[in-house]
Amino acid sequence: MIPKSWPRDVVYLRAPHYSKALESNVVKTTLIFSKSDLPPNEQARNTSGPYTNVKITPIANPSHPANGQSGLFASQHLPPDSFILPYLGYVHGQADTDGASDYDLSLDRAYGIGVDASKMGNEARFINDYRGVSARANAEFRDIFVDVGGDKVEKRVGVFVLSAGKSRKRAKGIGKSEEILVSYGKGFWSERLAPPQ
Ligand SMILES: C[S@@+](CC[C@H](N)C(=O)[O-])C[C@H]1O[C@@H](n2cnc3c(N)ncnc32)[C@H](O)[C@@H]1O
Repeated sequence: MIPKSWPRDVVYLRAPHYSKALESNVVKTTLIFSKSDLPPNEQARNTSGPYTNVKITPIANPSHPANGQSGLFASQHLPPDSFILPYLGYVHGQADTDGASDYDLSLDRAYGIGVDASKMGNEARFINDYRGVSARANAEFRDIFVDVGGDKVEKRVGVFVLSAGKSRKRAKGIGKSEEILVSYGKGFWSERLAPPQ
């Protein structure tokens, strides 16, 4: 099964695809390790796509800054702090970073490892930045550790609904049919010619 509206020229992934240029000892120690080495308060998760809690939706709204592209929308209510889906793609080191990619996310800063969903990925590649769309983001990236069997976990980037907040301003979470929006960070836009306001 492949999600509805999935582009033909992008490979749909159910697990990360590792670059051959990544040193296997780095992968084996930093990204894939024993459950007993999980950071405190972290759990081993089970997750696999396609994800029915989200919907890839072509944007046909002239006031949306990504008009003509697509976005990722909630197909059900998503409560604060809940896990939505992992961000999958081509996992690579600095040596094979595509500087022109608009889909590259950091996975491990210390080792300069990124996950690029420009040519392969899952529904998460369609998540837009909140700037020009909404007053604020409603989701964020957090590390997750996925149970890959044999007592091992794999570090990935997960997308989560923002927490309710101290004043419980965001207690509602993300409503059904609402667009899932993160902050790409100012750096993303400062490297591009026409940053949205
Ligand atoms: C990771 S992709 C997001 C999915 C993209 N809209 C698509 O249909 O493939 C990042 C690209 O989406 C567009 N984008 C995302 N958020 C945007 C925003 N707030 N304003 C303008 N363009 C945005 C930009 O072209 C950006 O380079």
